[in-house]
This record gives sequence, structure tokens and C-alpha cells, in this order.
Amino acid sequence: MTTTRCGHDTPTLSRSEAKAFMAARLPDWILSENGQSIERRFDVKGFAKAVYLCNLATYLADKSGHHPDLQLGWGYFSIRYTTHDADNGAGGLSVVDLHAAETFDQAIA
Ligand SMILES: C[C@H](O)[C@H](O)[C@H]1CNC2=NC(N)=NC(=O)C2=N1
Repeated sequence: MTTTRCGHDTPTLSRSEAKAFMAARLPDWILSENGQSIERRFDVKGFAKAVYLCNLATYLADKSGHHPDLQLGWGYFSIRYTTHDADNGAGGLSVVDLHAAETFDQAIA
């Protein structure tokens, strides 16, 4: 598992840097229109599976110190990573988000 800590000194990624990494290693994630976050959405049966995914994301977030935005409801769960602290607090997508997404993918594989 790759864990990278984020902070104010974390640089943001260009759209092309993000796209290159995602094409190689995050095929199920989508880059937001503004290039500042990545999201993966799951369609699941019922409610409990959505909650399990949410609980897993919560566990990994507290373990790594990097916290995604989570949404769930009956039949779906979505997870979005962005780095609030990046670029001296301006925020944006960083390598920490890409690594966190990869860790999440590995945990559910
Ligand atoms: C001090 C603490 O590690 C930081 O505030 C962390 C906490 N979790 C975080 N999560 C996310 N997604 N972005 C951050 O910049 C961030 N910062």
C-alpha cells in the first residue's frame, strides 16, 4: 500500500499528469471537469454494501490521514478525492489523491 502524506507544500498536478497516471493505474476513476478531484462511483445492490464501502473508505482515510468526500444511498456509493491543503491551501488534485484512490481499489480487489 502506498501512503503519502499531504500538506501545504504538496504540489497540485496538471490535467495531463493526472490523466497519464489514471490511464495507467486508475481505470475506474473519473477526473472532474475542473481537474481538481477524482471520483469513483459504485452501483451496488441495496444499502448495506454502500455502507460497507463507506466504512472501508473511512478506515483507510483515518489510517492514512487523507479524507475523501463520500456519498451513499440505496444502491450507490461514491468517493471523491481532492487535497484541500495542496498548493499552500489553495487546494487541488495531488499525487496523494491518486495514491489514496489506488489504495482503495486494492482494498476492494
Ligand atoms: C493535518 C491533517 O493531516 C491535514 O489537515 C489533512 C487531513 N485530511 C485531508 N484530507 C484531504 N482530502 N485533504 C487534505 O488536505 C487533508 N489534510
